[in-house]
Amino acid sequence: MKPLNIGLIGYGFMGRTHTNGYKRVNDFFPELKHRPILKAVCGRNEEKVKEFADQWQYESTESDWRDLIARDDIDAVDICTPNNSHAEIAIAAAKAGKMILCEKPLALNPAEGEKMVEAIEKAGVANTVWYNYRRVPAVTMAKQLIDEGRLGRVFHYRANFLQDWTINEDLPQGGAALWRLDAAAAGSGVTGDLLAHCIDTAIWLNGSIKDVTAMTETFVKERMHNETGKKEPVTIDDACAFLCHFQNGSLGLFESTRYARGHKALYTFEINGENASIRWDLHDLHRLEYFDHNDEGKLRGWRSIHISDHDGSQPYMDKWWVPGLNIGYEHTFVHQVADFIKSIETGETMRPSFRDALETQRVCDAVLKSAASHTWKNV
Ligand SMILES: NC(=O)C1=CN([C@@H]2O[C@H](COP(=O)(O)OP(=O)(O)OC[C@H]3O[C@@H](n4cnc5c(N)ncnc54)[C@H](OP(=O)(O)O)[C@@H]3O)[C@@H](O)[C@H]2O)C=CC1
Ligand SMILES: O=C1CO[C@H](CO)[C@@H](O)[C@@H]1O
Repeated sequence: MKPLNIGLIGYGFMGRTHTNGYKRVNDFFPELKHRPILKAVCGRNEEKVKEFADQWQYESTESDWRDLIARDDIDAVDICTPNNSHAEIAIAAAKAGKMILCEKPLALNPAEGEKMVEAIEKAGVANTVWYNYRRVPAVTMAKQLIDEGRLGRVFHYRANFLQDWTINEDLPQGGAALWRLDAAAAGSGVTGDLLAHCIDTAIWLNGSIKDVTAMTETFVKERMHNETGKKEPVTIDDACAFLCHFQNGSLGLFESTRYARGHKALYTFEINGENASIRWDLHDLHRLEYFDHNDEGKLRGWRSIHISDHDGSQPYMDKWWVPGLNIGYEHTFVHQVADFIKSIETGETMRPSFRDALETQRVCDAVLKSAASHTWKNV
């Protein structure tokens, strides 16, 4: 076993999911020849970062990411900080020759994303962006069915990502945990935070997006800002919907909001082709619903396929328990770590790469520009 020394920057929600991935990957993917070593974790709050290091068994801590990147004993830098720090950290890490795993969205905007792609490609370092929903087994299987040509010509792609956690107008913006409500830290609201996932999956499953027309809304116009202590204008999009044309001629319909009362994290998509349709729902993540028009007439109907076989035909499942038993959200991160390590070992390009994530960033940018100008925008 060769060590793969990890330097984690940011120890919040994603810091935990990724660390869980590093800790479990070798137990479930024994064929890997590298073992992630939890070398160092970094955060600005020294006390909290030490607590995290103790709980999750990191060997050391840093309070400035520059010091972490400067260390010779770090092979891969994992960026789990708010969006406004991704570019600076990733570019510095690339210059230091580190492999980089960066959280989504890649950057605040395409201009930053382009500089990041240039830096990692110039340095020739292994890289990936954590669009983890690609690695839900049912979503990976959707990709396999599409690549096998089962859908035929695709007519429609629709996706939703719905939440309800910002409805309360007393919720402040900015600072720890609430940086998502501040465009300076997040870049945008639901477009970069949630629709970016839907766009990444859509491009992966259905190809590039050509043009978009969008609308956004900010329902609560002012919120107390945790940093200034005053009511400040809210600069993010609370909700966004857009229509698009894909390069393959199909039509897309996307919606995301944090104002859908009752929905905590409902990501769904449906694809309609001439021969078959597919749909998936994060809240029932093991099921892939599939309609095949080639089925015998009297039996034709939507099948609900429980992805859990161990014969190798259903992705990732043979790595886990016994046929029929479920895995969940956290396993998508274990899968991404496993695939990243495999890519280092085989030399194959890991997807999604920074370049893939830049394409998603460009779609997000066109969506926001279209909403602001009330016009169609090319991507
Ligand atoms: N793939 C997915 O499904 C998901 C992706 N994300 C993405 O992950 C990223 C992080 O989100 P999340 O984990 O929810 O955020 P959290 O707010 O939970 O955690 C952010 C962490 O970053 C640290 N941090 C902030 N600024 C710096 C800095 N300058 N230097 C070092 N550490 C810093 C904070 O610690 P401290 O304050 O001590 O510095 C904190 O530990 C975002 O880009 C987000 O979009 C988030 C959720 C799901
Ligand atoms: O997938 C996700 C679920 O929701 C989070 C916000 O609440 C997002 O940041 C994240 O990317």
